[in-house]
Amino acid sequence: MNKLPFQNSDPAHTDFQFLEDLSTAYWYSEALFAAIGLNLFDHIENGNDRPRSLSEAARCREAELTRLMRVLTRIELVYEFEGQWCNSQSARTFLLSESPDYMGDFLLYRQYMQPQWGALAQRAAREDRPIRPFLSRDDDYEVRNFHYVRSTDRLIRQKVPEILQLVRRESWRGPLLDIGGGAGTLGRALIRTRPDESAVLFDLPEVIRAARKIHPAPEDWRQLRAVGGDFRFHPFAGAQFGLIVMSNFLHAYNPDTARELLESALKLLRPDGLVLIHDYFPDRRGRSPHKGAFYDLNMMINTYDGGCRDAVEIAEWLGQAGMERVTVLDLQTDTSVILAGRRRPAQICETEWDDWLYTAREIGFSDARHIVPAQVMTAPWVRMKCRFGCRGYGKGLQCPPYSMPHDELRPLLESYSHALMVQGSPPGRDFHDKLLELERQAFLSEFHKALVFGAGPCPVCKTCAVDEGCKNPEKARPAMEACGIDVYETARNAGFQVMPVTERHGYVKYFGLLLME
Ligand SMILES: C[S@@+](CC[C@H](N)C(=O)[O-])C[C@H]1O[C@@H](n2cnc3c(N)ncnc32)[C@H](O)[C@@H]1O
Repeated sequence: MNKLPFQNSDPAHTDFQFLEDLSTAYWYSEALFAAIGLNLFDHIENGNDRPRSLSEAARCREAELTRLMRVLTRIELVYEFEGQWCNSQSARTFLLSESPDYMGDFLLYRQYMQPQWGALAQRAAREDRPIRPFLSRDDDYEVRNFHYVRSTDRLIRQKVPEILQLVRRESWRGPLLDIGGGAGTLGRALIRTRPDESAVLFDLPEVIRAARKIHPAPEDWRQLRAVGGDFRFHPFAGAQFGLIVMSNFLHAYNPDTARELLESALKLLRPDGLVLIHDYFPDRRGRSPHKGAFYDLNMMINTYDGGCRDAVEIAEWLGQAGMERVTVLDLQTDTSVILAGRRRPAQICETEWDDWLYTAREIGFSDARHIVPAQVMTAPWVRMKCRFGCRGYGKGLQCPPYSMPHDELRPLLESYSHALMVQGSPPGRDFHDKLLELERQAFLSEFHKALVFGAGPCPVCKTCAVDEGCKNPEKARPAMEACGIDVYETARNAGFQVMPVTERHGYVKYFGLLLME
């Protein structure tokens, strides 16, 4: 089983992400409780499986509900297929009120106990040690603001080394503008890599006051000038910057305002300048693949109308504003960085393989992994399972005995240096078409040797013209197993979870392989 992020404890942990994941573990419970409380699984099962009908049936606000549904999709309690949601196997078994194994009321009982958990510290403390909440709504705004700025600073400090690593490859010059820079830690770290350049830390006046308290040393402000104001209205009087940073800034706003703010920032960028956006993006699947969607809910709950945008959406805005080069990079923690400039890079970036994982997802595969052909396991017994056990044996030119045996496949595999293994689900023809699309995109991206292997008998023709020869060679592709690939072992090598399907309506996973060079 895949572990939830907060279960990844390891005594050798040296980064903070495990603790951050632990601290937000309650987000998971709350999303589950909300979904059960709103009877979403029942409504979906009853055919209210699109945003409009589900929100009507559950008497919810459509936009907000859709954001909750995105979280439920990410944690795989529901699936989305062509704009419709459907319940996962576990939701169907345990969360439908008519199911004999229904556990929703038990789970809501857990929710009922939750306030007592909130008082855990009081329970453990002696009476002479009253527990004051970390912050209370009665605290003065200045005090709350200080805590807010300090806490955002604690987090970004941990991320700065990795962000610096990513930006190291870029050739940028100052001056730098850190919009909504908080205590200035990211902007400060970046400008220190350019000792002769200067930076502006721009944030609300009260945040700048807090920043000065957090960083009282004059040395911390040597290259950094703090300017207090509201970015929506501040006149920058013709100033131009070589690097503009927006870290955890755009998510405080609704999409229209976020786009306007981004466009205003781009007007301050020199023609050769670079933009760095660091944020939680729901469509990214880095180390914490659920976090972007959850963080978006966090913004929905805790701000007026803020929300996290997908990285592809922001990349599109950047593209439309004339930024020709947009790169998205996932950090080792739960956020990602978008780097954008007006000029295309001279060479393909190192993250090319990551980009292919996202391309595979855009095509519609549920998951994808980059592997090397040595991880593809072949064995003579595989085709024997086709010979003894498959009704399709001998009925298709892409299947045994016509397909290539494993000892012919091996040298073919070795003539490639990379492969992408993709996971999808039935219907088989659909899966096959997606594989062909993946192969086509790889070919058009100058991987001229791109070749895919599918899952199960070739589905292109209803009946294969075994005696006459293939009628659709441009579309026909063999299955991995038909050529002697041990799909279970290879998928496990790639990091997928694979188990035999034991129930008639069990969730079926298909795997495909794209060889690339
Ligand atoms: C979540 S904090 C991020 C701080 C820092 N950039 C980081 O990544 O840790 C967002 C910051 O944006 C600032 N901010 C939001 N809207 C702003 C605006 N219109 N003008 C100036 N600052 C703004 C907030 O005051 C806050 O300090």
